[in-house]
Amino acid sequence: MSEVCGSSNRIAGSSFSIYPMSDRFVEIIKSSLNEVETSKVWMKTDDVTTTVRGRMIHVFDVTKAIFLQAAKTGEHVVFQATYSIGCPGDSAGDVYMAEDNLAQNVSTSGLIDQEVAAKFSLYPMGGGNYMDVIYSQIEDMKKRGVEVGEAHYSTRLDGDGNRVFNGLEQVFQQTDEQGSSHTVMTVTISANSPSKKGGK
Ligand SMILES: Cc1ncc(C[n+]2csc(CCO)c2C)c(N)n1
Repeated sequence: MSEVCGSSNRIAGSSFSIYPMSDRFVEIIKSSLNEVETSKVWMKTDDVTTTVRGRMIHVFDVTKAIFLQAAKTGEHVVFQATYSIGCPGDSAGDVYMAEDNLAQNVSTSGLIDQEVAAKFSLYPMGGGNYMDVIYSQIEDMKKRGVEVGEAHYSTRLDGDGNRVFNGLEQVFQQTDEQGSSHTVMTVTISANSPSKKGGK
């Protein structure tokens, strides 16, 4: 068991949903899922969520690209995701671990200039000093060009959508590399909200 969990061949995954606050929600969800290059991840969409599984780099590349495509419509869109890495893998997903390290949607996503407001919670499991891991990741996030704010049960992030996603990917990757045997991270991101920042 620990051989599989501790190997460098660790499959990552995300279960995520996008919620466009628009009469056009079906079209926005379907077209953002279709417009993104997803051949390097295992992917399944149902009536509640979409699940992607594969190498961490591609899981973040694909989820970032789908959210930014939906946000690009200008509609108020919310993205909710649970990211996980650790046991167990499965043969259908493990096939995708042979993919290379070239993210397929970076250039398209990089062109999308989108301000976002977000919150995330990190759950490093099985690694020992979990509060130290969380606090050090929050400190590192402050160096990544994103505004970081305190909140109960989560940490608030404000800034450019690409920077927020890239920062979250680094949080997740570093937590994994620092020895957490199973890590979960929940993320909520909002774009184009008519509400004022912080609810004022
Ligand atoms: C990323 C993502 N995947 C699936 C759903 C669930 N969903 C709700 S409405 C709709 C379109 C009509 O079938 C779908 C697929 C979601 N919201 N976001």
